[in-house]
Amino acid sequence: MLDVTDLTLRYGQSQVLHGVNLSARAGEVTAVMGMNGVGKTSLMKAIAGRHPFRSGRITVDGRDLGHPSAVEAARAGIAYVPQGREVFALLSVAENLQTGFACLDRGSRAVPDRIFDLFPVLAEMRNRRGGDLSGGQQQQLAIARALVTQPRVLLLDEPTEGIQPSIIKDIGRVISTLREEGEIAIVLVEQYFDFAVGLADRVTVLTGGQVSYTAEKGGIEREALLGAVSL
Ligand SMILES: Nc1ncnc2c1ncn2[C@@H]1O[C@H](COP(=O)(O)OP(=O)(O)OP(=O)(O)O)[C@@H](O)[C@H]1O
Repeated sequence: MLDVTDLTLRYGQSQVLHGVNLSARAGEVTAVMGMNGVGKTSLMKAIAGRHPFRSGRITVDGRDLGHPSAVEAARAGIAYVPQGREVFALLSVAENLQTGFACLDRGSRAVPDRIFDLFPVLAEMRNRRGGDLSGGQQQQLAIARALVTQPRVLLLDEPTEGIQPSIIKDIGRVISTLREEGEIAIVLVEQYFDFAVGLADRVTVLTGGQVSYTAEKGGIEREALLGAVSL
């Protein structure tokens, strides 16, 4: 599904990613872990067309995306739920969801009922302004908005950050449901260790902008992973 090969990225003279490889498969959760500032968000932004990368390759189902813009990445099936959520505070919940239509053909512009099955709270709050929602509700809205784009690949950047435990559980259930449905490849950037390990089928750890550890389900050793994530 998603394959990132030898990706490098710079901010001016400062190189932040040094030849990063990452693979994500449909029906699996790929966790990307590592300390603050190791380049996790930069990697997500590069994949989502939010920041240009210097060299490397991004493919979805074998198709090379080149250096995609955000719209091109979205049309290729990549949805990005950014750290901090970026919900439109003055738009209603329904309108926030409709912003996901931008990358869809006119005929497919609808919010599927399934979105409200996954996030019942959004049905109740459909007419409320995004800015009136709690942080956890905004996080659910941001994930729902990403799903409206009918993605093949869902990039979640620290979805538990600053969220209360009951909503973290809800978000975990939604990720599990999406995984079981088997259609979407989920990339989960996460510093909440137990949450990430509980969901992950594969783990990639970044240290200083390089992949320092990878493992797949069955081979994910908690102690080794804890050690890798702490570097
Ligand atoms: N727009 C930018 N301009 C310059 N440097 C940046 C920019 N964005 C991030 N950086 C730097 O790039 C490095 C990687 O940042 P990035 O946000 O990708 O890391 P991260 O692993 O996601 O960290 P965190 O967990 O804190 O979000 C950091 O040193 C950061 O200060």
